[in-house]
Amino acid sequence: MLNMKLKERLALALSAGAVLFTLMLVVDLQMDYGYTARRAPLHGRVRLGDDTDRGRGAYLEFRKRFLQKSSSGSGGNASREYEQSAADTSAGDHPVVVPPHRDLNVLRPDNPTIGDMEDLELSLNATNLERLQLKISQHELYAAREPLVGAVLRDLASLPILHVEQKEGGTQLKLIIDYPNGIQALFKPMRFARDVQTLPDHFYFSDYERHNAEIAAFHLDRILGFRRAMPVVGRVLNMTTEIYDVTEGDILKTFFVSPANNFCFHGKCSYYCDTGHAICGHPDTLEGSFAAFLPPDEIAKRKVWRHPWRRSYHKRRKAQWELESDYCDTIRQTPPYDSGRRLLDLVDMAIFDFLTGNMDRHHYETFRMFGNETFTLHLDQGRAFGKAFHDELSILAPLLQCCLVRHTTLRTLLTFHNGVPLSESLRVAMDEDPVAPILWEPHLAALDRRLAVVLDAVRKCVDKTTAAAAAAADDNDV
Ligand SMILES: Nc1ncnc2c1ncn2[C@@H]1O[C@H](COP(=O)(O)OP(=O)(O)OP(=O)(O)O)[C@@H](O)[C@H]1O
Ligand SMILES: [Mn+2]
Repeated sequence: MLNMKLKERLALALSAGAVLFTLMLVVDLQMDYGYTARRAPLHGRVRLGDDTDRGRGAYLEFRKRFLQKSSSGSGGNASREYEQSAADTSAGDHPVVVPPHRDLNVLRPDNPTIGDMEDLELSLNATNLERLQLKISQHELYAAREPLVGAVLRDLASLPILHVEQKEGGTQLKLIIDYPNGIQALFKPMRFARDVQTLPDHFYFSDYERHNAEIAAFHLDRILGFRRAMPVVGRVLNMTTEIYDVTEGDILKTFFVSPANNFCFHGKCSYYCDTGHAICGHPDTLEGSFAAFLPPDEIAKRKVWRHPWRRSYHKRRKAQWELESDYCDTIRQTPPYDSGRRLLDLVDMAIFDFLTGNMDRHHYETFRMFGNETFTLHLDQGRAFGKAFHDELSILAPLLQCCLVRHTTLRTLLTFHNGVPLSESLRVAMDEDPVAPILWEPHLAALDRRLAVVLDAVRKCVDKTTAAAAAAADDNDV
């Protein structure tokens, strides 16, 4: 009898503790909003549902926008099922905001580098890129104030280009650039001016890649504190001396002079490598992005993972996560998403991609040597920054369906929301790039708008769990 009472009391105390912790976070979120008095209140700007719906808004709005296109024709049943459970899905018994003491990215009992793991020593004349590669660690590509990042960017932007070849296997044209001493970069060419947006009838998988998206995404990843994207810099090339003269093979046969007297080439690949989609200089200068190469396979093999929230890449089909409302429950039970940092990393990636509008996240990669408890690389942002006036809420599906986010990520987002805006911070970060300005202004403005959407989604999730926990506590009291 006494035992039972003790147990009950303990359970009550525990659940009260959980409620208190969540409440503190809510207060945290709301206090932070309070600072933005000079701005419109958040739910005035971003409507994800009305105030009375106690947190189902994020799901409902998500569902509303998301299912718009599927309400007719195929998938009717699945949509209805999704709709039904979107309404009753509860955030479950896990915290929405994962505190630092439960976040393996923050705890980092150990953070060995590739150099440590492979017992590699640098030669005295090692390049900046080699140094940076060996310093890649289990939990990030580079440290917060790593001076080698700037050094590598300068190298890629200024060292002579010795050799160029087309990268095999990619869907769109990419060149591998060789500099002295084995330094390499992945080059994506400029095709359009900064203000040219994704063609309205193009899917995310048929969209052109944009070199400036790679540059902007690197800086954004860096200022958000993720540090999961390799350094990327812009540079203007002389197509004759820095491409044509230093390459060989089939690609040479694709060079020509256009009717406007510009020097052009198209290379060989499966998308847009033909005369009608050639890459042309002005008349023979060409701008592009140069991404620092990842360490070679011999040093650090990568594992390629299918992204659980991958899109269908078919013009009429939907992906599983678009049809199953409890999709996240399934993922939460599936290794490596059932423990550790991986699911939190995918939520970070979803936030990152939502901010840039990148819908093209079909796979992601990690370094094998670090096992599962390591960061996910942010590779390939070529299709980001395509639509400045459209916010693609479905990119946030991992956050919206799992109601989960790192406290550190949330704190960073709040800092931008309440302080120097993300657009301004990114503009300043990109100002030093040789081909600045990197982004068309409407894309920068979109970042601040989308940041508010992310915060509102988190707030809705927190509200919902708080309401659920309070209801549970009430039940216990009776
Ligand atoms: N900085 C880098 N250094 C070395 N390899 C890289 C780098 N960035 C990307 N890669 C490799 O090149 C591959 C192709 O890059 P990317 O995804 O940009 O091209 P893609 O043509 O869009 O390919 P896909 O069509 O498969 O998405 C990546 O999967 C990755 O393994
Ligand atoms: Mn790609």
